[in-house]
Amino acid sequence: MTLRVAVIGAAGRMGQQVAEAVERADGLELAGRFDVGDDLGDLGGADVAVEFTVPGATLANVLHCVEQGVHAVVGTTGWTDESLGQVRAALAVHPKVGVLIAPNFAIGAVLTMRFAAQAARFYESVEVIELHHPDKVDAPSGTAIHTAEVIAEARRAADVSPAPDATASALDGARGARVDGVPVHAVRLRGLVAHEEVLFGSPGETLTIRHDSYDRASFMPGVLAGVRGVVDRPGLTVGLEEILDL
Ligand SMILES: NC(=O)C1=CN([C@@H]2O[C@H](COP(=O)(O)OP(=O)(O)OC[C@H]3O[C@@H](n4cnc5c(N)ncnc54)[C@H](O)[C@@H]3O)[C@@H](O)[C@H]2O)C=CC1
Ligand SMILES: O=C(O)C1=N[C@H](C(=O)O)C[C@H](O)C1
Repeated sequence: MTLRVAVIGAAGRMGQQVAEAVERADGLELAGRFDVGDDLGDLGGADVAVEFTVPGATLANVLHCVEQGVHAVVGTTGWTDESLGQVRAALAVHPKVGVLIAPNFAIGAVLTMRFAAQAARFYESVEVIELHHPDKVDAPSGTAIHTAEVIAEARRAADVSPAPDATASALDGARGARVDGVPVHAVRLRGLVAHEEVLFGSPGETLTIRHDSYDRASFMPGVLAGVRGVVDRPGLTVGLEEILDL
């Protein structure tokens, strides 16, 4: 059976590549390209919509998909417990619809988060550095926020003490943002695409886990796996790891 796929945010960096990847993929057909100002309507009769827009628009777009009975695969950042709760409430009214929201569709980024969660309980110190192209509008990245959250969760579960830090005075921002207690630093540099380093330290050793997306092609296998997987997953799924069975 051929799945019809609409792309929302189709004029953007991700949206353009997703539309091309859908056109090339076996068993998928592009149902329509939508961008700012377009009437989403019935999404061109799509079975699944892929959404890569901006944090301020994504919730309304996803709620529209759910109300139309269209499954959604969402990569846009900016999700909160509150906005995820609104999606869950909409899905309760449309129980056959699936929504997958993933902070990162690159397989290596998903593995980085998994490995970081595994390592978290063994080290005194941990910091996250994310590095991106300078056209990115949000900081820190959704991936870095999610990485810090899974690390913090693993450290709490293992009763690890807060990381040592003797800093007594600092310029604003010098120690990064705290996400669930984990320092997160954001770099914006022309030439980069999407990169993340997780640094762990204990007496006498450090562990660095690094992932690099050099091209947005790195996100496409994950997006297509999400499109194929979401139709059999009613309700809300957060994170590609669920689809990959990690
Ligand atoms: N989960 C993942 O693997 C990835 C997530 N992202 C995230 O995806 C989002 C988009 O990233 P890019 O494509 O680089 O941004 P971009 O700025 O190149 O594209 C965003 C597109 O959305 C459109 N747009 C804005 N408001 C809209 C609305 N209300 N309805 C429809 N279209 C609308 C814009 O006109 C633009 O064409 C960001 O939040 C980014 O962080 C980016 C790469 C990978
Ligand atoms: O804006 C980007 O480019 C990316 N955004 C996502 C994020 O904020 O984590 C995923 C990836 O890092 C690329």
